[in-house]
Amino acid sequence: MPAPDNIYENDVDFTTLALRYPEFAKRLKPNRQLDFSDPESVRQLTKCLLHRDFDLTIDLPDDRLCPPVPSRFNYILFIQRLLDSTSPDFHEGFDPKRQVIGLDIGTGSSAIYPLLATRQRPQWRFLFTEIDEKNTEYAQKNISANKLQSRIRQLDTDASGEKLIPTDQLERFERVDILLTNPPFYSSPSELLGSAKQKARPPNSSCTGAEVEMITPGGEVAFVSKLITESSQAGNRRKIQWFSAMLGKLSSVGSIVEKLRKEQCTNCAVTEFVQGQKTRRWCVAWSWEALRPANEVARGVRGGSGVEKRWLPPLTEMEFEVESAGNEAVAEKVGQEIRKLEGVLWKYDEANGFGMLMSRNGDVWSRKARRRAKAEQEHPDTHPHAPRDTNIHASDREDTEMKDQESEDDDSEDEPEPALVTRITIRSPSVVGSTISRKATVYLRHLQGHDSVLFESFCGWLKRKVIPP
Ligand SMILES: C[S@@+](CC[C@H](N)C(=O)[O-])C[C@H]1O[C@@H](n2cnc3c(N)ncnc32)[C@H](O)[C@@H]1O
Repeated sequence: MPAPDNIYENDVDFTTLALRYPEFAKRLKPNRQLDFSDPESVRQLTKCLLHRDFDLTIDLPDDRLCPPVPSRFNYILFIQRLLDSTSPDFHEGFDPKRQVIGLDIGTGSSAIYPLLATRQRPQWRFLFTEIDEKNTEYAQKNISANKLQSRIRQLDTDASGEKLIPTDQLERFERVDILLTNPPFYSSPSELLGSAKQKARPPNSSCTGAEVEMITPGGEVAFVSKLITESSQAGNRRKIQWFSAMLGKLSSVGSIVEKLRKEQCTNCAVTEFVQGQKTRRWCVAWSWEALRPANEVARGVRGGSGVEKRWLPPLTEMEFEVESAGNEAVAEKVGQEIRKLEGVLWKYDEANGFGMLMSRNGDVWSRKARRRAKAEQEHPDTHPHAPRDTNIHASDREDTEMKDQESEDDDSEDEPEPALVTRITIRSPSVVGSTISRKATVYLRHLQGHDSVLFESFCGWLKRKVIPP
């Protein structure tokens, strides 16, 4: 049974945990609190939570990092939501049949990410790398102890740590859905010591960490920047749908998003993990592909998180209200306007109250685009780059085209991606108190497309058409 999402919303109740685990009870202070400066107490907490909440049994060495379970679980929940909202078949939400392969760079002695992820989702499998021998040995033992060897496998990696993604090793896998990593934070031993003095370090994570786990030249920003560069290389960008990295410092978020923008990455997600009063972590995910996550995933930060708005990716959901004479009437009006567009495919699913729109060539709705299309039709010789599909009328071809697109995507590398795929849902008027609003909501979800301005422009166009001035 997967653990519920909000399992660690409140602080862990040590008394309840102690009642079930005598070895943990022994570590509690008379005031029923835990001494986080004592490494064995922290290890017991991690082991007991993994056992109670995930049915996982692990062993941890004395001289390596001990992962705090709530923060690691937050990362797993984030990648679940990310993949659930960017499925190639546009299925939104958990699809129990979807097979996923994850790759954890630097799994640590616990192998906590592969263990949690595969425990939560029976169809998921994981690969991992690790350059520290002791961590590798423990990770293997922990995977076997939980009988997950058939679903979690180690990949050889560059022992010097120079190259992070084992591209050659991935050749035998058709596809990897998500890469994750919790990189070493610090750039030097003196930075590590300085952060301990300022108590910037979480109490239960660094006390037993070995140098290879805590320190990397240039710190986490250099590690993740290297990962971004490697991710952009042809073999990796086509193989791996999402790349992601957890960050320990707020200041790193801006540096990483800036690096992604410099590399012209158009699809990313920024989120924060909040645990209790003291601990905050951040995570940035990016994709070179065009399937876009839902708003709450792409922009998973709350007010006061410290992440500046300018680092957040563009909105992937928009909505507007319209005077309603019933959902069917609104859907009819939306469909009518869209069907006037040349080269746009539109399919409305009446039973579920939503439609799918696909524009292969991008903007065909603005005045400028219509003028251009007209000129191309009138003078085809002077417009050699006329879009291939401008003579397709959506209403004539809608059903077959949508299906063709899905099946061709699987086996044809040359098929150009549509510039925009949007789901449009008509939502019923809402009841506020004792009054029923007379307005329906037209909700648009940007599902696919590198260009967020195109999505915005389409939303604006549709709103103007559906609500005439
Ligand atoms: C901060 S620890 C995270 C461990 C574990 N994933 C967790 O979250 O608790 C970083 C891990 O990455 C490993 N590591 C460091 N550089 C690496 C590299 N270039 N390739 C693979 N693993 C690396 C370290 O040995 C360490 O286990």
